[in-house]
This record gives sequence, C-alpha cells and structure tokens, in this order.
Amino acid sequence: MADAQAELQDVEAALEALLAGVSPLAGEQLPAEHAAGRVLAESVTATRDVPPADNSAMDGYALRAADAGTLLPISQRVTAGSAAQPLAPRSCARIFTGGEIPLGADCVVMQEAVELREHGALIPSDVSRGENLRRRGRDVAVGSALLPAGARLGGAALGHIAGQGIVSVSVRRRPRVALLTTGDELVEPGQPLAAGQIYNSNRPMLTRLLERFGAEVVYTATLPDDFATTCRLLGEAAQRADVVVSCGGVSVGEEDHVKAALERLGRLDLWRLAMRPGKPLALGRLPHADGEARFVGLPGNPVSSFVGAWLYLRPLIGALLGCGELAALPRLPARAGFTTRTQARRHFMRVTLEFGEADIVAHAFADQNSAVLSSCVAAEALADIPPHSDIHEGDRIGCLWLPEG
Ligand SMILES: Nc1nc2c(c(=O)[nH]1)N[C@H]1C(S)=C(S)[C@@H](COP(=O)(O)OP(=O)(O)OC[C@H]3O[C@@H](n4cnc5c(N)ncnc54)[C@H](O)[C@@H]3O)O[C@H]1N2
Ligand code: MOO
Repeated sequence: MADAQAELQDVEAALEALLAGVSPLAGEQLPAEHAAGRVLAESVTATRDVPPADNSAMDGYALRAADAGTLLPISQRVTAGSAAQPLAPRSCARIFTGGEIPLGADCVVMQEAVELREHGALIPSDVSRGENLRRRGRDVAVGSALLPAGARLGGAALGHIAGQGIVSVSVRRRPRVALLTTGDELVEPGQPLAAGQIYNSNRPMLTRLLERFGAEVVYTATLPDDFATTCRLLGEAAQRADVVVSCGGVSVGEEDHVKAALERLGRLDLWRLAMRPGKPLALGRLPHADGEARFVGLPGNPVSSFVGAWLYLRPLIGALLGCGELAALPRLPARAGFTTRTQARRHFMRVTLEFGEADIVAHAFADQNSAVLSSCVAAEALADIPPHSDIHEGDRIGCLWLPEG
C-alpha cells in the first residue's frame, strides 16, 4: 500500500491543532521559597533600586577624585552593612566591597594602590571620578520590569525576586496530568516477572519528563487490554486532569483500545503523524466537569513515548503555563556525524553533541529502533531529518536540543 503514508499528518500542523484554544491556567499565590521551577502568572515590577545606594566594588579608600595625589587622613571606616557618614572635607574613608559610598566621595581607590602612612593614606594621582563605584539602581531601577509573566523561576530569577525583598509570588497552577500506561504485559518494578511480561518503564520516564516540563502528575493507572476498563479509567482520569496522557494501545492491533475509547468518550482530533518514531500518536479531547481535558495518546514503544513527550507534551504544558520558553525545543545547527536515509516520515534521531571549534557534530546512537530506550538515555538532542533525505557525514542538519539532557 504505497499510499498508506499519504494519510499521515504533518508534525507541525498536529502541534498547532493540539495547542489551538489552549489558554494559560489560573494563577496562585506561593511563598517565593517554594516557587522554584514555577512560571510567573503576573509580571513583577521593581519597587526598589538594586543596589539601593552607590557602593564600593573594591576593598580600598573612598574619596573625592579631586583630592587624589595627596596624603589624606582616614576619617571613617565603612563596612558592608554599616551606614556611612558624609565624607569630611579633604579626607578619605576606609571602605570594603559592598560598603555604601559616603556622601561627597566620588571614587574608590583599591587598597593595593594606596600607601598607608602614619597620618593617613597616600593616594596615587591617576584616579578618576566614578572609579570602582557600583551606582545605585545599576542592576535594577525602581519601576523597571523585573520579570515578565510567563518567566520560569530558575535560580537567578529567584535571586532577583529576593533582591526586591519579595516573599510571595503569583505563579500558574501546575497543569494536572493523568498518566495511563496500557498493556496486559506491564508489571511494576518490585513485582516478579512472568513469561511474556515486561516492567513498566514508560511510567517513571514520562512522570519525570512531565514534572520537568512543569506539570503535576495527579493520577496514574495501568489499563488492561480491555475496552470496557479502558473506557472506565479514561473517563475517571479525565475528571481529575487538565491533560490525559496515555501510553501504548494506539496502533492498529485488536488489543489497541485507547483510540476507540477516546472516540466513545470524547473526540479524536488527529491520529498518525509523519514522524519516526511516534507514528501512531493520537490527539484529542475528553469532557470533564469544567470543560474538556486535552488528550495525548503516545505510542507504547519507549522511544516513541520519549520523543512524543518532548515534541507534544512539553509545548502543551508550556501553553497551559503561559510559558513561551516551553513552546518549542531550541534548534541548533549541526553537522551530521552519521549517514542516513529517510522515507515519508521525518526522523527524530537521538544524538549526542560534540562541540568542535567551528561546528557542532551530532553523533547518532547506533540503534535507532523505537524499542531501544538506551538511545534516549544519553541523548542530548534530536537530529531532525526531513522526509526523503539522503544524509551523509558532514552534511548540515538541524537538531532539537533537549534542555537539561
Ligand atoms: N501492523 C502495524 N503494527 C504496528 C504499527 C503499524 O502501523 N501497523 N505501528 C508500529 C509503531 S510505529 C508503533 S510506535 C507501535 C505503537 O503501538 P501502540 O502504541 O499500540 O503500543 P503497544 O502496542 O501497546 O506497545 C508497543 C511496544 O511498547 C511496549 N510498551 C508499551 N507500554 C510500555 C510501557 N509502559 N513500558 C515499557 N514498554 C511498553 C509494548 O510492550 C510493545 O512492545 O506499534 C507498531 N505496530
Ligand atoms: O512510530 Mo513507531 O515509534 O516508528 O516505532
């Protein structure tokens, strides 16, 4: 059936369809100390200058530059944390890094350049105004935009917030995700494995990825290969979640019940994408009390689930968080460190990156089969190989970087 691939949906068009009509979730107030990794629901405006006053960038002596080249008595000592007095005329102040510049002083000379004498400090003459000063508001000025809505709170952003004395921030509620793994063959680690069974490796993998994308996994279950139970648990999952993710059971076998259950309970928007791995990925919606949950049906092969999560779940969680940073994976230009040929499906190959002087070289994991999870463990990026390509070593390719590895 040469035309079977013709029905496959375009990867980007499918993402657009998934994100259509998704709006950010409500905000909630949270102590800043518990907001790491969360996304701001409202922008934060600076209410203070940082630093709050001019201060010294060096351990040394604060003075008027006009008095340089002379011996100046030391009229006060200013440590970081103490309040400075106005500078007495024709004197200097001993000062330490971070100490507030006394009123009247306009520069700091570092101590290595100063000669201490019995009656004061001998200041060199090549001193200019403003030297070694950190001006009030240099980092943050009152009234300026500190962080925009949609910013993800990493370490530096949390420091910036604390620098304003802020203790509570408005962040987006984390998207609630129900994660359903499917298949009679699945057994949880810790249980004995009988013939025909395998351990459920996709559940912890997807849980970790979802949490990393900013979601909260509120419900998990493993569905047997049975239509009635699949319908019941899918309905139950939808009641609790903003997003229902299933894994497995979306292909064409008669034990693949997820798609039929979705069509029974909700709506199947799209099925079968022109990508490798991940072809049987299904997208849809499921009704719940306040509207509808988005549904993403990932194929069961572990690599298909992994790639589908990065390409579809991450942007979906990002849209629910109002976080642009999660909308698309960062794209890196690279050179292929491998040879490959694609057919009708765009191939997302798991690669490691070698940062050379002129180029980034992408090295493909030797076995790119969608059942080989080893290929994902060390993957730093997905080489994005268009359909019908003949790629040789050294060719320019695009890679989608997997942030945080
Ligand atoms: N006749 C056809 N067969 C298949 C097609 C097709 O077009 N025609 N597509 C293949 C592709 S491509 C994929 S990908 C898989 C996806 O199938 P399902 O999504 O229905 O997944 P399952 O059949 O349930 O499982 C596939 C594979 O993955 C293992 N698996 C499932 N869940 C887990 C889990 N939680 N942890 C670890 N491993 C899991 C499962 O045991 C199977 O080996 O279909 C192809 N078939
Ligand atoms: O899409 Mo499947 O993931 O090619 O094995």
